[in-house]
Amino acid sequence: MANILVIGDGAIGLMLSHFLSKAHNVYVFTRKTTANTRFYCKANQPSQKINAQFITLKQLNELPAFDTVIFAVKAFQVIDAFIHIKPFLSSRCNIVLSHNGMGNVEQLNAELRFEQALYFLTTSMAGFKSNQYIVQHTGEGKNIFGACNTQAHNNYKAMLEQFSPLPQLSYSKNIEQLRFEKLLVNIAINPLSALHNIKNGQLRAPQFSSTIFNLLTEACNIAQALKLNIKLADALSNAYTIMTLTAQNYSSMHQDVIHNRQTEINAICGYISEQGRRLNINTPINNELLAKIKAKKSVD
Ligand SMILES: NC(=O)C1=CN([C@@H]2O[C@H](COP(=O)(O)OP(=O)(O)OC[C@H]3O[C@@H](n4cnc5c(N)ncnc54)[C@H](OP(=O)(O)O)[C@@H]3O)[C@@H](O)[C@H]2O)C=CC1
Ligand SMILES: CC(C)(CO)C(=O)C(=O)O
Repeated sequence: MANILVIGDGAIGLMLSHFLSKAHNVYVFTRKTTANTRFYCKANQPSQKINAQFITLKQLNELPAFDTVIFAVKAFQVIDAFIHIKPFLSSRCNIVLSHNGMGNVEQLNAELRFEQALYFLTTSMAGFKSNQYIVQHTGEGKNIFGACNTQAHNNYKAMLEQFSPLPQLSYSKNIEQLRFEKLLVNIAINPLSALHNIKNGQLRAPQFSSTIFNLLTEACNIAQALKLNIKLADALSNAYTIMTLTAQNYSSMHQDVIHNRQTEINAICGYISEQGRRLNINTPINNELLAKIKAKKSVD
């Protein structure tokens, strides 16, 4: 039984806590003033109390050393959250990131001690919080994790065992490739659904096809320069499949824009723009959507 700390009591943090607490001691770090019990709800089944302890900064010092710390926050929240938690990490602690978009891995690796393993967990489980205390698990999905440093490569079997309560769990030897494939889906769906105020399925209309084609062509040019094995035809087919599977959903960026929250655009189209500048590859359509989404909210 491991001691696991989950940072963030959002939809993903609560779903991961629900499953992991079936086999481990799970603590969930919240920055809210109350640390009340939270609940997990799926379809028409009765809601279940999440068997984890909800803690605030004051309590971090009083707890036993954590074997694993999972950052279940948005891409732009990772570094700030890590800075707060770093003093409480033991020298052999496993660090796990789980978010949409790219970035953070290099920056975090530079901050870690030699024996601290860094992993990335991509999840296609879907959920949302119907209020501050309840997560609704709305979509089944895979949980795939991979190693982001040598220490993690060496210890992944132990992590596979530790994460075994997660649904549809597997380990990938090439997590960067998987992250990029997920990035391509988010590039095709998130900004356009937010700008046009539409559900994911409506993006299949012919009026969006040339923009989606151009967005993914630019992103695939970057993938090729990064020596990833990604084909444009696969990227397009995958994006349209996800649009169909999630046809009735509003993307996370749509919801962020509607609620006037900071979006993850910097980690999505922003990542392509940044790599384009660095690699001298033109990315005009990603640049344009980056600017348009940023213009929706000045603090991004
Ligand atoms: N929801 C989904 O279905 C899916 C989400 N994802 C991705 O997973 C990531 C997390 O998503 P989701 O759970 O929906 O996001 P949420 O915004 O619901 O959750 C993030 C949580 O992290 C908390 N948080 C942020 N910074 C800190 C900090 N420094 N210390 C403590 N808590 C902190 C926030 O707290 P506060 O409320 O106080 O701001 C919030 O509760 C995103 O990158 C998302 O794109 C991926 C697949 C599916
Ligand atoms: C897969 C997709 C597009 C589902 O809405 C998503 O990851 C998101 O909304 O961020």
